[in-house]
Amino acid sequence: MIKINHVTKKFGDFTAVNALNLEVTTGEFCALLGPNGAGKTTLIKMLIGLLKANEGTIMMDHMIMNRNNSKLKKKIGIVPQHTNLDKDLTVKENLLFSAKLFKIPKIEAEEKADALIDFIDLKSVENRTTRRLSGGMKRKLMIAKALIHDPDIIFMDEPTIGIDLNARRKIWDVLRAMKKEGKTILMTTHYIEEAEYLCDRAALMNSGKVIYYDKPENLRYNLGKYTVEYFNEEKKSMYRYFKTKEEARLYVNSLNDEYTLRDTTLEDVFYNFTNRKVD
Ligand SMILES: Nc1ncnc2c1ncn2[C@@H]1O[C@H](COP(=O)(O)OP(=O)(O)OP(=O)(O)O)[C@@H](O)[C@H]1O
Repeated sequence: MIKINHVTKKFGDFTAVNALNLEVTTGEFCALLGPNGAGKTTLIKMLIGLLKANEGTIMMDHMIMNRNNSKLKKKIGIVPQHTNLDKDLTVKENLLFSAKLFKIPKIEAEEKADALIDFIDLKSVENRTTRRLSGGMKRKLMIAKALIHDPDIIFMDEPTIGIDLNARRKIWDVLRAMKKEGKTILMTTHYIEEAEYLCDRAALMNSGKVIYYDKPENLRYNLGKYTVEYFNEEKKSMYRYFKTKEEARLYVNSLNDEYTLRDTTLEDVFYNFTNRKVD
């Protein structure tokens, strides 16, 4: 269980995270969605004990997270936004090196590294140096690295950023398998479809606050299951949301211009509440 209570982080006069509350229950997969600068990375940095909050508390498994709580830090795994791999080490050596940092005995470390290499499907390149891996393979290895000490809670900051859709889908398989194993996961992402596909709940974040937190389907249904997209007289895109297709059809019959009638997406929800796109 992760319990974030009234957490604020200021950089000088600027408030990056503003009295934020959020709870992630044990075994839940939560996505943190928001545009650039919303405060997602700052929040993650506080959650992993890298930054100190100005106000509020962060609890995990009934312990308070702070920079010195090494017991709690052993229970969490971290996939940072930027690569944390040693380019000159092979896939397996990277994992063994991480195991050493967690003081995992040699034989156990070998077994864990082998099991994780199978899990992320990198057996064929286990002896390849990391600099020669594709972007998707590197991301998978970063996930495996976060799992080496078998943490209960995983924080991931944009784990699929900058890789193609095919590679991203392979990572989704790994993330779903992690969820099946009962891990509690909090992930930031810009990719709405990723949140829809993977997570139990999505927290929509804007200007340092969580503005909505619910199951993706509830977020969509509360706004209206169907969206009519059309242009107004100034040729500006307009959106109307409807609970039923019948209501939406009635509405489009009254329009003179071109329109699209489609299912509402999480992107619509986000845009509706913030007037901003996630990207
Ligand atoms: N060390 C810092 N000093 C000053 N301002 C900072 C610092 N770190 C972050 N900020 C500011 O805090 C705000 C939130 O940044 P943060 O990186 O948390 O956003 P984000 O939601 O993760 O954005 P992105 O999606 O671009 O990664 C931004 O306006 C950023 O410029």
